[in-house]
Amino acid sequence: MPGRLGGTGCAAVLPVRTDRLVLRPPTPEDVADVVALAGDWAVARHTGDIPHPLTDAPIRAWIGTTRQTHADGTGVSVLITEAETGAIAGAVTIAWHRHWPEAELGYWVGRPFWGRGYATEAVRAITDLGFATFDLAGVFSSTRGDNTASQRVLDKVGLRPDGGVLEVPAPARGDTWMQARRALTRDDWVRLRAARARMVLVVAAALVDPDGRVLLAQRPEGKTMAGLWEFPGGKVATGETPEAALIRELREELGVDARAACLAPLTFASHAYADFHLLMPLYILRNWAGTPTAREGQALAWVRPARLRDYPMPAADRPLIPVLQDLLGG
Ligand SMILES: Nc1nc2c([nH]c(=O)n2[C@H]2C[C@H](O)[C@@H](COP(=O)(O)OP(=O)(O)OP(=O)(O)O)O2)c(=O)[nH]1
Repeated sequence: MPGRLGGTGCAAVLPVRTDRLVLRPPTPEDVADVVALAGDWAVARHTGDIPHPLTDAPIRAWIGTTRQTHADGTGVSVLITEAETGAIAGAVTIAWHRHWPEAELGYWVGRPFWGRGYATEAVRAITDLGFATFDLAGVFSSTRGDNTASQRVLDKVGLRPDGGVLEVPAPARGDTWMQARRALTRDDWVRLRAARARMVLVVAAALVDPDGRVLLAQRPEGKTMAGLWEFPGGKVATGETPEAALIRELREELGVDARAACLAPLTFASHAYADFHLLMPLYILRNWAGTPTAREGQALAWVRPARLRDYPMPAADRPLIPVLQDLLGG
């Protein structure tokens, strides 16, 4: 019988915290915010159970059901909120039946929060919770054929079409939808989790100019994390020391020559990405030969420490910012 945490139900595991999100149970105070987001037809049209137009009553009812589900230990149904602002961005649900070995996932994200990867972050966390904490044999979900953004979320979390077709009741539309089923088995989840634990060693430098500004480089199109601003550097090759790798990368990427003696270790990033664990020492470099020039199509920016947060960075880099600000001041 999946889903039982002793006699405590599911409330004991909440809230769930991720890099950028807090997944927490909804409360009656959330009704207006949820109605504003889920009442948007662009959101509701992809779901079979959000009525449109949306009023407070169904959301109040959902909050009540959620309490019961958590008390029964038959699922987790939570709001996706931003850790930094507390703003509600959407909702994610994982539900199982006492006698089913698999659980069903559902989620929506409000329009102002699209394009930030919140759905993937939330669905992955809830999937991990399902497998790690509850005795699930698998999770499954389905999305409408025209909802490609949602299909990408399931792809990233590892749910693949398994040939099944689900007859999905859509009570709010007075209809039933036939949708392709995507699923992830426990064995595949264990394999994915192992891949995520693979350690990748990357080395990077904060080049600091005489004005105390830091050089950031924008990852070009075609690379992973394209568009995000990072510290110049790259992967350490087999047999290379971090310092040799950094000197090589700075020459290749920026055309500057640095000496190992000028590389001062500052701090490091240790971050769990979806498919690897990044370990990245960060060095400070104040002296080099040559003028940094974009050699690989990347944009470059000299940024005052106080403005570093204005530049969207890979998740791993965010904890590095206060360390640089402490060292360099505003
Ligand atoms: N250089 C650098 N890489 C970073 C930073 N933060 C961060 O998460 N990374 C990640 C992005 C990449 O996954 C990896 C660096 O890989 P890379 O730059 O040598 O090689 P790449 O773009 O070809 O890597 P990839 O797209 O194939 O993953 O480390 C950072 O501040 N600087």
